[in-house]
Amino acid sequence: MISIRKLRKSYGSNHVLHGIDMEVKAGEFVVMLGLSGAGKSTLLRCINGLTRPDSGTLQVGGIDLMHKHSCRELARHVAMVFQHHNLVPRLSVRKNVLTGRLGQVGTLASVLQLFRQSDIALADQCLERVGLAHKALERTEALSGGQMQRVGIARALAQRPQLILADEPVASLDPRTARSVLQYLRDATRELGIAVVCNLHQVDYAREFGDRVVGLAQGRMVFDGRPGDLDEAALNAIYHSAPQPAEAGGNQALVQITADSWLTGAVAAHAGGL
Ligand SMILES: Nc1ncnc2c1ncn2[C@@H]1O[C@H](COP(=O)(O)OP(=O)(O)OP(=O)(O)O)[C@@H](O)[C@H]1O
Repeated sequence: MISIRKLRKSYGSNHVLHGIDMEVKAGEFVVMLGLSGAGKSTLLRCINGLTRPDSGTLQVGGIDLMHKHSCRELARHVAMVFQHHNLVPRLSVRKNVLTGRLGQVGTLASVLQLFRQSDIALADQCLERVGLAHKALERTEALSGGQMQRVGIARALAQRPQLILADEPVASLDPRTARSVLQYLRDATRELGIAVVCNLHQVDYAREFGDRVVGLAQGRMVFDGRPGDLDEAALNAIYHSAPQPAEAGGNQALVQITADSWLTGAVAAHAGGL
């Protein structure tokens, strides 16, 4: 589904991604962990075509993102779930879900918001999947934060994507609601074969929901394994790494572990999912 080799991205002199290699298969739930600024969102933005990498190779659903490609074609494969849902509050829940179909209807229909009956049925099915069919006609602004995030997932599902990229989708939710949102995403991998790449700051959710966990530290992949392999050494590598020289090679980053007590506390906090 995703094939990435030696991917690099800088913003001016800020080298953010230093040669990322990553493969994601259909139906896989991949959780991406890393400190703030590690490059997780930048990597997601490269994968959804919003940011152009400087070099390397990047293919999503067979589309080569390093060369000219159609955004509409990419939108058929890739959907996003955002931390703050990006819904239109005054629209009904169903209309928000239908915006997931906009990339797949003609320009005029899209401007006039004319949807086929089949799209409306699909939107309702997607709402059903996240337990919100009964809210279809309500104004979105009347929903709770957790419900809005579920609408965001329904909108992503309405795109009928092969891949969902979720950027901290549960950052502002209580633990119970957060788990239910992650469960809906995991159901999408199990039942629909959709691949999910999900940025999180909670290690316990990564352990609970991920099929696989990748850890980024200062733009390098320092861990790629099963949640069960996420031991103290792995957490140190992800949350505890010292700055690397810009030209150190790809994913073989050497992790320097310091005895700094603040960082030890940070690792403990992450391990506890705080
Ligand atoms: N559009 C941009 N222009 C310039 N610099 C950027 C831009 N986007 C991100 N950066 C820089 O890239 C680095 C990585 O940021 P990124 O948002 O990818 O990190 P992150 O791991 O997702 O962090 P967080 O967990 O806080 O969201 C940071 O130094 C950030 O300032």
